Amino acid sequence: MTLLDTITGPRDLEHLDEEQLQVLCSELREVIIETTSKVGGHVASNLGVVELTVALHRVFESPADRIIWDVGHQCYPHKLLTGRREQFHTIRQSNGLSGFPKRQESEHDHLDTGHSSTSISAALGMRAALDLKGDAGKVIAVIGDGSIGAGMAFEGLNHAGHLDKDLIIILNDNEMSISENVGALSKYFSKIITGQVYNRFRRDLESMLQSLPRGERLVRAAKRVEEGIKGFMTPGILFEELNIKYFGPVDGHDLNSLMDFLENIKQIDGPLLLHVITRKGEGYAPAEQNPEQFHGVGPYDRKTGKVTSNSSVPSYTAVAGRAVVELGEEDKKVVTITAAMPEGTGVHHFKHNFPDRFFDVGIAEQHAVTFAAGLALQGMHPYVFIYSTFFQRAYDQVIHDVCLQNLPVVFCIDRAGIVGNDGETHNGSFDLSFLRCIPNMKILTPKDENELYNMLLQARSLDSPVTIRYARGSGFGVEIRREPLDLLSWEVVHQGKKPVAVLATGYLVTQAKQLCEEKGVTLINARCIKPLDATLLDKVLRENRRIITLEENSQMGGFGSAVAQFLCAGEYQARLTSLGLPDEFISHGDQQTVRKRCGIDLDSLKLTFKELNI
Ligand SMILES: Cc1ncc(C[n+]2csc(CCOP(=O)(O)OP(=O)(O)O)c2C)c(N)n1
Ligand SMILES: CC(=O)[C@@H](O)[C@H](O)COP(=O)(O)O
Ligand SMILES: [Mg+2]
Repeated sequence: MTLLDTITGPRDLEHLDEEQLQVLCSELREVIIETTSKVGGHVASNLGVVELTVALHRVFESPADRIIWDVGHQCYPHKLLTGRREQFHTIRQSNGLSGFPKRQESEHDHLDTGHSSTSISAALGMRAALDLKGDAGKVIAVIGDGSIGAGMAFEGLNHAGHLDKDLIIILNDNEMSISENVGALSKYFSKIITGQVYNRFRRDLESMLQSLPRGERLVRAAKRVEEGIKGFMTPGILFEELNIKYFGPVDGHDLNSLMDFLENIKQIDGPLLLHVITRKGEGYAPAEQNPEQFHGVGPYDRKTGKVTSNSSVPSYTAVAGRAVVELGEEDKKVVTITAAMPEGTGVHHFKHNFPDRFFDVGIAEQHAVTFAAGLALQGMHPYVFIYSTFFQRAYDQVIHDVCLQNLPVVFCIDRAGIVGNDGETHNGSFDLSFLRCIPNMKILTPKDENELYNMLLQARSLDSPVTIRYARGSGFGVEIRREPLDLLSWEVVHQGKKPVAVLATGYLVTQAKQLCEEKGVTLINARCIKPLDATLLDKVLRENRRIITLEENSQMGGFGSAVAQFLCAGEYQARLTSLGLPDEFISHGDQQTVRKRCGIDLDSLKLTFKELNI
């Protein structure tokens, strides 16, 4: 039995001496590596916060003190120390632990997260509520150097400085987002980290000033010198000026220093920020050497660090990345934008080929969209590469800054539909619903990777805002070749003999093909969700008694809703069955299992046919 096995909750840490705490850190790393090598997960960030998590749980009293993990992808050591050691092997799998903090899972999880930069606002809200209730518990937001650069984090800092309430912000600075961190703020942090010499100089100067005789003029003069030097050299002056006391930087792998710092800042009133320097992947060489790959990774061989399950079929992401590089070669006005996801969206290839026309704006989806609007207004052809779930952040910008002005911005929406193991915070369940209602927006859903490739190449020709949405993972292995595509019309994939038609969207078209052929059912590739192909839809509704719509989007307001609206507005006899995602937040598991659970896999379609006697 290991020491970690004996930890039933954070209070058990109180009895451990320094040496035992160090052993505990090693054991935490061992369990994280052993488990994630089998089931995958967020490795590098978790290994980086082992000491920080132990120190926080040793010094503070969770759950009375609330620790809020920003994004939450670094919560594995926290889970292991808060009574979830036994279930840890189930992490991110169906019916298992979530990979993110979940209030339903534990009293030590105070905020469900997954999207970045929410911790300061939520923590400040909790602080305000606790003060109103007379609860003296501490509130601690732990936020990374990538996440603190987002607009929302700045809004939280701005308000925290104004409210002047007791709030502890731990800045976990590993000098990385998923990829290399970008932005002026991250450069500022680097200056602080490398500015230790200046800090010593400042300390020396301060003690010298204090030791001078205390004549009034001299004190005033000394104060002026001190202020001047402070503005120039005090690390964290940015935060200080916002009325947030700055402490650090401190080595986040030096457990004793960390605990000392935390003990001290615990006593201090008002909003404060402790700058902790950590290293992604600490303690596991492959993750230290390749933190980007080990940010989020599938199962891997723990000896070599090699990922074990690499599909040979290209992913939609890879095909989209290839297409936009070809576009970039052909048209110098093509520019690409990503909000901190260059690798995840495949647009990093464009970055390498055309660095001047590539923009990683950091975790700033709202800015990304309005920035694209600005580029379009000056005649560029912007392609915004973004995950469906993070696109949600930029809704007003899509409406107000792009669609209202009918700007030709192409949104390449990756991870649309079920993403699998990340679960409810990351599924792209809603984009069809929230985009359909925006005037001027056109929405395309490719049936396979070749259609995606051609849609991406041709989307510019629509000269309006266009969204192309595609799924996470591999395509079907079809040949990629250029072909003309009528983007706004649907395709009859199979003409059946029965008076039944399946109107399918995205990869579900290709998935349903063989079954529809076997059943003698008509299959339509509804490749354009907005506008609907009214001519073909009208014909299909007249010719068939039963229509089945298929989509990997919420049934609420998605493609099925669009067809239902059309059906009700006309004189049709056809009956409609809509298969799509249920009206709930869909929890984690591997993609196929989750799709089955949601009733949108092939077996679910077979079952629907059976129930309808088809
Ligand atoms: C709104 C939003 N955009 C993008 C992401 C994807 N994402 C997850 S973690 C991460 C990097 C965060 O960097 P940092 O806060 O420094 O944490 P680290 O991974 O370095 O521990 C990004 C971009 C997200 N979770 N939420
Ligand atoms: C925590 C987070 O938001 C990302 O790390 C996300 O988990 C990446 O997902 P993919 O693995 O689909 O790129
Ligand atoms: Mg970071």
